[in-house]
Amino acid sequence: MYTLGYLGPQGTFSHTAALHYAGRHGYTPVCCSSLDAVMQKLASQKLTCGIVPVENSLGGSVGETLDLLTRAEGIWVTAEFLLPVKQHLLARPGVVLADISKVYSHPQALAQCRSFLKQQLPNTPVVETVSTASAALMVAGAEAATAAVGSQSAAVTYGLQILYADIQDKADNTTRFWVLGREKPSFSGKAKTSLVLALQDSPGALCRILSPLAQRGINLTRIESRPSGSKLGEYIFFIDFEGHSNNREVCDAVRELRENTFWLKMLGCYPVATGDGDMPSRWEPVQPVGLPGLRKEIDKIDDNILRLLTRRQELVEQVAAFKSKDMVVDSSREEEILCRVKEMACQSGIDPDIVEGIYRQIFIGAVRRQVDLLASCGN
Ligand SMILES: O=C(O)C(=O)C[C@]1(C(=O)O)C=C[C@@H](O)C=C1
Repeated sequence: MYTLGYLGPQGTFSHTAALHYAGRHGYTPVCCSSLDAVMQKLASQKLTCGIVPVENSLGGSVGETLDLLTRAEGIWVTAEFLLPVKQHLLARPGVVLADISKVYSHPQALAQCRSFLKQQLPNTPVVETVSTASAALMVAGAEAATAAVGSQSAAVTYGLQILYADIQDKADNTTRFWVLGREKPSFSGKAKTSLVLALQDSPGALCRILSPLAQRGINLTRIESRPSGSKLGEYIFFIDFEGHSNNREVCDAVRELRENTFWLKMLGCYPVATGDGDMPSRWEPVQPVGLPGLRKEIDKIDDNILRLLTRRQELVEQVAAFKSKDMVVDSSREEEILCRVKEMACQSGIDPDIVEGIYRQIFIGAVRRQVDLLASCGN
């Protein structure tokens, strides 16, 4: 079994990223208690690979991931993965904004929602937690009226309601993940190389990092400094640039960087993410061998279909909150969906009537689920 470790518990954005990545590549996601545990299990061969958050477009770098990778031995970045992130304010059913005495969440999620928290909950204490999901878990079990900042799947997992949706400061909030493995990947196509280095403290030192890349026309996509941890004022730099580490120009640039720096560690060379992390719309090409190989690939696709159906059901459950018992069926919405998917089916060479049949069954299931949910809430 090929396994992919992620920072749990269920309902974290790392969990969402792991589900998407695992689905595409045929891995089984494995929940780990910390980022350190992901790396330790990977190093000791208890996992095939791991997926860890590196940076967010609003909150910046995930320092813990960078620090752990700086120290890790025999672990490489093998891929990057972009996940669009939507944050919501979650609370137990019945709780209103005015009741909330504390807000829990991971520091990154809190950073992503700074404007909302400042405007809507200016005097409410904020408590940092190890993950967005553990914040949701705490809120679900708390006596007092509290709230968590987290994902829709955390709301569903822990029985919370979404008080405010999409509270992140920017709509196009995205988290970049690194997939880690014990072996360097071999691939063709657009590549990115990542490394970390320490500078000798001397005039023009930073310039000596940038010029070997600039002189060769290599595009620097990220440069980030972190305290070295040994002395105040000493920093290490994380650098990402375009190009494959076995490309001549890149090799020469890295050699020159090594000469100009005190210490340099390659983190990995991996394919550039295409930015379609939200949905597995582009399936990996497969070269199955014989009947067993073909059936294995079909099994993988069935896993993906079920994951997507689960996700769809979670959303349908959320929709129930906006409905009363007598308005569960929305025929015009069903027709709109059918029209779109049948059109897509035609374009893909699939019989649209078969797709319609599948969707009609999905709607029956969705309506049944909403009716049950509304009955259990007494609506
Ligand atoms: O969009 C809604 O109102 C839903 O409840 C979701 C959904 C669906 O499964 O897509 C389910 C039942 C409705 O008849 C229409 C659509």
